[in-house]
Order: sequence, then C-alpha cells, then structure tokens
Amino acid sequence: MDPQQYANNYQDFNSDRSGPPEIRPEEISFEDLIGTGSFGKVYKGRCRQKAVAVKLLHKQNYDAATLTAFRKEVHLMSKIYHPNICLFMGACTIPGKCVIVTELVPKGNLETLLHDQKIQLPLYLRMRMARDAALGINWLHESNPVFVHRDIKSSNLLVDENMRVKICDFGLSALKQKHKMLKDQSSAKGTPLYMAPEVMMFKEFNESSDVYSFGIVLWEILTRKEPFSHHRELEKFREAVCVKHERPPIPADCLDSLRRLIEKCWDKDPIHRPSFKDIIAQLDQVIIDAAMNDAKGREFWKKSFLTEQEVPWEAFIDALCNWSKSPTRTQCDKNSIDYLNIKCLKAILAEQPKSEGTGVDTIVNIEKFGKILEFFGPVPEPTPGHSIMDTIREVLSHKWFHGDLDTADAASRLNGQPVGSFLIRFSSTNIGNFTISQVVADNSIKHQRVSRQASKFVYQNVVYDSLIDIVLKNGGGLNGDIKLDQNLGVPNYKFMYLFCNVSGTSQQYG
Ligand SMILES: Nc1ncnc2c1ncn2[C@@H]1O[C@H](COP(=O)(O)OP(=O)(O)OP(=O)(O)O)[C@@H](O)[C@H]1O
Repeated sequence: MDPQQYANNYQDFNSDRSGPPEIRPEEISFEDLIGTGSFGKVYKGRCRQKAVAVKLLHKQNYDAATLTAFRKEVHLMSKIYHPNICLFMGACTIPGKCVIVTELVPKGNLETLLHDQKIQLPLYLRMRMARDAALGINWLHESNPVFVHRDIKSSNLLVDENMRVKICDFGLSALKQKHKMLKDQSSAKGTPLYMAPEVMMFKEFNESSDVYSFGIVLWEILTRKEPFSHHRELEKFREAVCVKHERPPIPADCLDSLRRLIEKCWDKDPIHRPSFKDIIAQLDQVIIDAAMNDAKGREFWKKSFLTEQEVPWEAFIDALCNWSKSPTRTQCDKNSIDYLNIKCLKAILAEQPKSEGTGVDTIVNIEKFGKILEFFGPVPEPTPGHSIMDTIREVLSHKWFHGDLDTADAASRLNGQPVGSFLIRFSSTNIGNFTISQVVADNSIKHQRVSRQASKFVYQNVVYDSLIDIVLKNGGGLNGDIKLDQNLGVPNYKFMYLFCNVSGTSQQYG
C-alpha cells in the first residue's frame, strides 16, 4: 500500500462515523454507592444485564461548550483499549442525565487496599501492581492523540479479582477543575498531594507530570502510608514541594533499584524524569529484586526472563541448567543424578498455571522460585559441582521431609503416630525457616522452628550444618520432647516416588 493510501485509510479508520457509544438513561439501573469523586458519584449498577460501574456526574447543567467538550472526550475515551485501563463501555450525554458506564472492577481502589494493614500485600505483588499501572499510563501516553491523565493517584488505580491494576478516571478534563486545590483547609485530604510542582505552580506541563504523580504513588505502594500526611495547609505544602523540593521519606531498607526509580520520577525538573517506557523497564528489575533476596537467583532470572513473572517449566529448567552449567533434560541420562535433581526441583517448584487455556501444563512462578531459594539457598556461583539442586535432592530424599505443609495438615499426618514421630516442613509464616512437628510424650503435637543463620540451621539453640544434620545428630530433646530418630520420620509419599527407579526399588532413600 502506498503511503498516501495508508494515510487515507488510517484517517478513515479514525474518523467519527459512529459517535460515542451512547447509552439511554432507561438502560441503566443504579445499585450500591461505591465511591465519590470530585465530579461524580460512582455506583454499582446494571446496564443491558451486565454488572457495571456507573458514574453519575454531580453537575448536570453544563453549558453548550462544556457539553461538546465532554462528548468529544467521551468519544476519545471509547477508543482506548488496554487490559490495564478500566474499560469504558458507554455514556449518556443527555443534559441532566450525564453518566459514564465502565466495567466494574471488583476490589475497588488501591488506596483503600494499601491502607488496610490487615490485608497481606507482599512487596513483590505491590510492585507487580505498580507495573500494571505503569503499563496503563504508558498506553495513554503513547496514544494518538496523547492522553495526559493529570490525576494519577492511588484512588484512581482499581484492583480486579486477580490483583491486576487498571487505571480509571482518565480523559474528561473538560469537566475537571483545571487545578484542583484544597477542599478542606483543615485536613490534608483533597490537597494536590500527587500534583507535580509545575502543575501546582500553574506552569506548562506534559506527560512528565504524570510521572511525578506516579513517583508519589510508588512511594505510597512501597510504604503503605499516606504521602505528606503531616501537611495541613496548602500554601505551606506548595512551598515545601515546589520551593524546598520536599518529598516523602524513603525507608532505609528500600530496595536500591526502587529507591532510584522513585527519586527519578519525582525529580523537580520534568526533563530529568523518566518516560513510562523506562519506568516499566526499571520496574521489571524491581519486581525481580522484590521476589527474591538471593543475588545469584536475581541475576539468573534477570538474564533469562527479565519481563516475565511466570514461565513454562521446560523453559525455566533448560535456562537454569544452562546457567548452572549442568546437563539439560535432553542431555542427561534418565538414571543419572542430574536427571533426579531436575525431577526433585520440579516436584518442589513447578505449579499448575492459575489461568486456563494457556496451553502450558506446568509453570514456575518467580515468587515461588524466590521462596525456594530462601529455603535451600544461597545459590552458589554457576560452576559445576554442588548446586542448589543437589541440596534439594538430598533433602527430598529423606522420608521425613514434607515441604509445603501447614500446621493443621502436619497435625493430621502425625495424629495417631507413635510418640517421637516427626516430620520437617517449610515454615508457613517465616520464609527460609523450617518447622519440625513432632508427637511428644502426652501424645500432643509440638511444632518448633528451625531458623536460618546464614548457611547454618539453628534448632533448640544448637547450630547445625544442614537440615539433614539435625536429624543425623539426633537433634532436639529439650523441654520434654523426644530427640529426633530417623526411624520415626513420618514418610511423605509425594516425594518418595521420585526415588524409585523403573523396577520400583528404592534409590538412595533415607
Ligand atoms: N469502575 C469501577 N469499579 C469499581 N470501583 C470504582 C470504579 N470507578 C470508580 N470506582 C470507585 O469509586 C471511587 C471514586 O471514583 P472517581 O473516579 O469518581 O473519583 P476519584 O478518582 O477518587 O476522585 P476524583 O474524581 O476527585 O479524582 C474510586 O476511588 C473507586 O473506589
């Protein structure tokens, strides 16, 4: 196709033939109120049988010019499709009945979620959410025409049932006050907490103002605190941010990669702030750093799967074997230790994919890999010799090792077993530590921690070289419980089958 023909077609495609998806007022029913913003109330509702979110605009008596601008923006919004942008489904633009209909995002906004300390949100998950938001904003910034969101804040990031984030409340700048300021001088709520200095100072601004706001959101996602909560007065706040360049304090234990990113995003000079393309690339690194502490593990994942958080088992194990210079699945003999190592790692690490229809049977999730490294690491230099896979095989070869098992399941496996019977499992509360569950003298079950000190294992105040060492040296025996006796290890059949060779005889099973 010649360039002119292409340009004509492109214009045709983009020209306004159908208008915005207009929804008639009688097609919408309102249910519960789910949120209130500065220019509308948001209700759970129903439209054409589908559960939706309906924003009913506070002000309905717009002048003709504003109404035209509103219709134009609604039309532009209807052209944006991205998994990280709340789906715009239609609007009613009849004066007096102005509403916007979008998909209903079930877990509400990120601000509420972050500030509810009862909700467990590991840093890895929070960083993945930040990346989702960045992907959504990047899409707006790379759209034609460019959308500058202008109101990036945690209450405009919605969370779906899979903890994926979607941007909402973009466009509609015709209805928004140009520079929203304090509603209530006595509280920091409603202040332009996320507003870039240049916006607050009524200077020219562009996409990089969204980057500043995202920097503040990132800080909030990191700390789960309200930014600038000590500020009460708008003028002092404005001076602090715009003149003294005050920013929220980044905790000392923040990951270096994340600290650098936040500081770049809220740079006082818009020119020095990164683009969202750069932010996404940096967040890819941060997500890996947040998912695992092990330096070699991070290096491996960054080199092999930088932008992925879940990879097919086969891709993972081939990459790991290549990286650790050990024979891959296809290179090693089915009766070799290397092959057994691979089978053991698969048994402890690989999972079924959560989403269906991916065409992949088993996957490795970065967070689970990070946990396994905490339990069995640190990962040694990638040289042939004793690898973490050897350690895993050695531990799994003992019948008393049960891996992932919570307290209740451990108790049910030990119920009715002779006094002294025990099993060892991952601690479900302290990653990297183990728990020994044992039937004690009164037939009750005692659960005791094995904690890690660098590469050593501490059980009942005695330091051991390995988990196996604790059992071989008959560890324990304090406070009325019985010393560990290999023979009283409760067998875990899940791992036992790995050590049976083809003829069914047991191969080095402890
Ligand atoms: N599609 C949706 N699904 C679920 N909840 C939503 C949806 N849209 C909005 N909400 C809820 O309603 C709240 C208010 O949304 P809205 O976009 O009107 O206001 P805001 O962004 O918080 O404030 P402002 O309009 O002042 O910027 C959100 O924070 C969210 O909790």
